[in-house]
Amino acid sequence: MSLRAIKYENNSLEILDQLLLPAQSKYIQVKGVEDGWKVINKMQVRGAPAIAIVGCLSLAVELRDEKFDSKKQMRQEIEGKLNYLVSSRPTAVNMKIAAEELIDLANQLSKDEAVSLDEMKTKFLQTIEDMLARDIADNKAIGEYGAKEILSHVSGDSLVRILTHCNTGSLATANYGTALGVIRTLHSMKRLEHVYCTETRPYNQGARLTAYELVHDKIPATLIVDSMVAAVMKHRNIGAVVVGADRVAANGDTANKIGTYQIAVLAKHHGVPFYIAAPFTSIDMTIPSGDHIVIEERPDREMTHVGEHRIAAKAFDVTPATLIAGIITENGVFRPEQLKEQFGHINS
Ligand SMILES: CSC[C@@H](O)[C@@H](O)C(=O)COP(=O)(O)O
Repeated sequence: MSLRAIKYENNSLEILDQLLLPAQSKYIQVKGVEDGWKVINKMQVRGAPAIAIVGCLSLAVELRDEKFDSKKQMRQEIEGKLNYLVSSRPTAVNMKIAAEELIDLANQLSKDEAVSLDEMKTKFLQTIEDMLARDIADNKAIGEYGAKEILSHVSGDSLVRILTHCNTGSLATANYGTALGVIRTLHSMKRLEHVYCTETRPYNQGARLTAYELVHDKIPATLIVDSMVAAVMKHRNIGAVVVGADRVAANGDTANKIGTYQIAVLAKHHGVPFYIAAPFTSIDMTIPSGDHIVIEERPDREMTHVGEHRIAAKAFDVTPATLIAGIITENGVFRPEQLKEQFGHINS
């Protein structure tokens, strides 16, 4: 089983279909922006940094073979396609910030008379390709800072227990992870005692992805149902909660997977420090607070089904008349067969 969410080699982009994990490890080819938009929107690739990287790489794949008449035309195409990619999922800000940076770059390159059309394309594609390496380096730095911060509250050489939510690991990023990167660093320092990861309904990113990554990397961990968090905090001496972010507002309000807020409330109640681990590409300084974050609403099928299996009742069903003793109305109580007898003339 592979833990590489994104494969980009020889201008070919493939993503690991995360809806199928952990049962199946299947890569899907992303041939351009249209495919990129779809795999992000369907959550075959997910996690704020991975969304931005796949979105931008899908543009790179499409641009490479495209012919442009002028730098202006290339700039216009880039802008339109990036804005389209931003609309694939609204809450995570990384794709939006990446799009803004790339549109700025395209503007600069198109205005620079010393840069030819071919050079503009090469420089633009190189900037996108650099995102993969930059994300891994950022995650390693987040891991170092996070581990140091958490250990500064731990006495002596004691080990620490961490609780996390959703998936913030290799599968949500170029590799290593943000909150899971902090956990990996603590583990490599031999200061991690145990991880508790929540299942993370509705899509079970904790059960399907985080637990899978932790088992893969032999990090001691227990998967818990979302409703166990309070009990675990009361009885398991959790040292810190570390989660990721889809968007951090200028005042620090943070949007993350549904359920994060209630974990923060429980952490406060139990005196457990609660940390967000996120790269600067998740911080949106243009909005003053979380009230300005658009919260994505997903289809209800994600709650009523696990994979292809329905686990919730259908909204309506039909009770056969043979089971009904009477239909109670404002005009009296009728046995089912009386409806036709007495009201058959209506609408017939
Ligand atoms: C490093 S991933 C950060 C966040 O994107 C992560 O915590 C999260 O909530 C992911 O949600 P998802 O809906 O699976 O994309």
